[in-house]
Amino acid sequence: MKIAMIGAGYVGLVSGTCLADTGNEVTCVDINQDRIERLEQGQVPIYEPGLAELVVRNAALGRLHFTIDTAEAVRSAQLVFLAVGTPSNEDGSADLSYLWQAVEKIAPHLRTDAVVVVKSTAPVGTNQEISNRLRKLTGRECDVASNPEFLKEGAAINDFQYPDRIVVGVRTPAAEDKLRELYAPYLRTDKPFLTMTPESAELTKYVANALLSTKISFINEMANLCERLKGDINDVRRGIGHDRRIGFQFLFPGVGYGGSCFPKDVRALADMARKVGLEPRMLDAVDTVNNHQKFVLLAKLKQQFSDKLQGLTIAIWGLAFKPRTDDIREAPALVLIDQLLAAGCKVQVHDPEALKNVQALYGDKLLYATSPLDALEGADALCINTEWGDFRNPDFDEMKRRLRLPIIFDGRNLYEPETMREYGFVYHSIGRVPVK
Ligand SMILES: NC(=O)c1ccc[n+]([C@@H]2O[C@H](COP(=O)([O-])OP(=O)(O)OC[C@H]3O[C@@H](n4cnc5c(N)ncnc54)[C@H](O)[C@@H]3O)[C@@H](O)[C@H]2O)c1
Ligand SMILES: O=c1ccn([C@@H]2O[C@H](COP(=O)(O)OP(=O)(O)O[C@H]3O[C@H](CO)[C@@H](O)[C@H](O)[C@H]3O)[C@@H](O)[C@H]2O)c(=O)[nH]1
Repeated sequence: MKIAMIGAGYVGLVSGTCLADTGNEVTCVDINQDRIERLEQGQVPIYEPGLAELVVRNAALGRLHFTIDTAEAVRSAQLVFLAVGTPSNEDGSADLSYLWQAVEKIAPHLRTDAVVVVKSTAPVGTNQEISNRLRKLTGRECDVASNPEFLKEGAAINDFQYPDRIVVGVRTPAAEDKLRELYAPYLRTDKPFLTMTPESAELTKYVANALLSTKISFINEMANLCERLKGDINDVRRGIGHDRRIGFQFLFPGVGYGGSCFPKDVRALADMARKVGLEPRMLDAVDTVNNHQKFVLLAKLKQQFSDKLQGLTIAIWGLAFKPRTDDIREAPALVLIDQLLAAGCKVQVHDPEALKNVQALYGDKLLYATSPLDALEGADALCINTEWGDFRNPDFDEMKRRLRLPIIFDGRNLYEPETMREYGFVYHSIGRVPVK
């Protein structure tokens, strides 16, 4: 099938590339000229494992194209995907301005039989509003489907190629048939193709993210409780997870959820609820607990150093909001950095992939270390924010040599407290009794 993918970011580029990989002819469009020029040269502007190889392969086979020219991509497309950003407005509602701009741009070039497919996460009613706008702009009825995307950064290719389910909100059999055909190669292991109204599809995306965020805020609150009551959240997690009604997924405590999805989607769903007169008590609590959790390492640092942080040198491992990505949107590490700088600390950071993005934000305010050990040189403590594989089996003796004080604040529970005791570290983690 001929596909136009509007927006070549984390979702558009991954989706477009994977769809090309199953034999479709895909043109990715972006307003960011630099991004498109780099992609045309085979350079992938984001870090997502496995993506670069797939982009190069499909571009070489002539199935994957990049352009800033919307007309060129849309003119021949049977499916026009919208995968532009839908960030948060100040009040928590979704900012749909990129989506409206994209709709204006595609309208004059749409084939009469094209289906516009909304892949961006967008509030209930967006599909209808796009239909209304396209009717005005084209003077005819346009077929608009909603097809929310559930991929996770860091595992995006695998998630796209092996989805748990495909959700499509459609108004016509034609749209359903086209999407069913498109996704057939990904559903060969009996995973369901679920059709529903666009409104239900729009809601499904938000409800999924809200529930996953709820699990994280819940376990974080329980972890904080474990600390006070001298329990161990890891034992408790195992104790509940074996109950098949509960399970283990998305119940890892930490420094709060970040990224471009959970924080904004919880807030946008709460905004939708308020607009129809419902008080979203649960969603507000999930957001509040998460905002609080982003300060958890700072609170432990303050306690350790009796509130005297000024003049300390603090090392941070892990800046991306999760491992295997360079994405720092709403990353808990940024909250910690801001607080440490405000308190007068010197901050030395390392991340395997996100250093460039952090440097673009903080410039010379931080020291950027290209290896985990270099970040520790002369530091009074180490804070771990992201559970990169690189940090799981470090050389503890060498760490002790590099650190000025052997103190670790582990926001991801990477190490066993007993091991840390043996190495002689002061070790603080999440929801477990500290090693002093
Ligand atoms: N990142 C994820 O893991 C993820 C997963 C599922 C769903 N989503 C949703 O998908 C959407 C996109 O997210 P993302 O993370 O890929 O965003 P992103 O910021 O990485 O990418 C969006 C891209 O769209 C481009 N763009 C904006 N307006 C455009 C226009 N008029 N024409 C062409 N390009 C335009 C931007 O330049 C940018 O490159 C959001 O609604 C998000 O909530 C994201
Ligand atoms: O047990 C857990 C699991 C995750 N997290 C944190 O939660 C955030 C989000 O992680 P993850 O869900 O793995 O990454 P995303 O790429 O944000 O993916 C989420 O958001 C996407 C965008 O909507 C959806 O498509 C995905 O299904 C959904 O998992 C990160 O900060 C993680 O550190 C935890 O703290 N504990």
